[in-house]
Amino acid sequence: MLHKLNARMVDVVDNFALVKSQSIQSRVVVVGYEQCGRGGGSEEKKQQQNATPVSHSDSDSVGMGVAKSNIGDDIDKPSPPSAAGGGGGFDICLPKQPGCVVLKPPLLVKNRERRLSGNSNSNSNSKNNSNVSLLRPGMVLLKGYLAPSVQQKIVEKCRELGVGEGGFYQPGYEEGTKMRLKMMCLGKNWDPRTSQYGDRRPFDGARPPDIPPEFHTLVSNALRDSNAHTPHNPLPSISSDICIVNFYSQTGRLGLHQDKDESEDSLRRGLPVVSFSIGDSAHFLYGDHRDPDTAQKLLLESGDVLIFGGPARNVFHGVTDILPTSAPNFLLQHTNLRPGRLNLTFRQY
Ligand SMILES: O=C(O)CCC(=O)C(=O)O
Ligand SMILES: [Fe+2]
Repeated sequence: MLHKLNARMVDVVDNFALVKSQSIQSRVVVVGYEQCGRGGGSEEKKQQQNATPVSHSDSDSVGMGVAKSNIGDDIDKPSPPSAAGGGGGFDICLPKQPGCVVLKPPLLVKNRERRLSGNSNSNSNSKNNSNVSLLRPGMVLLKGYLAPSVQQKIVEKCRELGVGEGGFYQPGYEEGTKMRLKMMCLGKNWDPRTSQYGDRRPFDGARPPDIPPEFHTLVSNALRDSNAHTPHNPLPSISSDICIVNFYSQTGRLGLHQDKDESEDSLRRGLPVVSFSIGDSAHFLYGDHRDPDTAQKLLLESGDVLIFGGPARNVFHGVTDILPTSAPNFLLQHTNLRPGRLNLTFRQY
């Protein structure tokens, strides 16, 4: 599988200066034929449990358990269940080839990347307000908010955590269907089989890694900048204690669901979910019902931050498809991120 550029060509140059910044929840899903999700104890989950599991294509049908690192381009191949606790995980980046040619991107290319990523030379998370859209009350899109250097650091940190204890694995539901993504929980574990949060993963006993402190800063800055755009209806700030990290291969998806496994208090107060998108772009659906036909569609690109809280906290949402080879070159060059999309959702239990 090839990236837009040869991702193995590493470049040593340059810091793309810049902006930085930074979002979570639970689910239950249906996009088209697929039924699965994150968020349960709910009516939707009950419906889901009663549903006949849908069989996926070979590449999407995966065993529960911890995948091994570097298992190849088809990340959705079955992987054996892991032994309790130790290591395993899944490497979201491809191995760099020793001795490969190091390319310095021409200035024109670098400038184009900067423009496309909405980069500036500021160290603030905030960007100008023209990149902020209120999609509906309580739902805000910060377009191109995460600076390239910040995206790079997030990938590197998720990669490091993802191959260790509590790292990426292929989750599945109680009734046997598998989620079409790799998942890693930070802070608390979300268990797709029970739709509950806990301190350890039931299947291998691993404790989720802590949320890195720099991620907390990104989340608060994103909420601050979002609220600056809607001063009359600010969303409450969160002290996130859960981050669900998803890695979608190019065939990944996530059905329509609500994030509703957080505490009653968190949901009642409309504490926002803050979501970071990195890597390949995705089509994202959102709406008032678990119905893809009436949902609205949004393109989420690398660096975008989506926030939904307050009156939008219970919005149904999901990912229909990943757009192949749409990740920005700078990211591939600097991180060797596999083809696919990384998404982090921050929430407060
Ligand atoms: O990947 C996304 O954009 C959404 C992820 C999501 O909804 C979830 O993790 O609950
Ligand atoms: Fe969600």
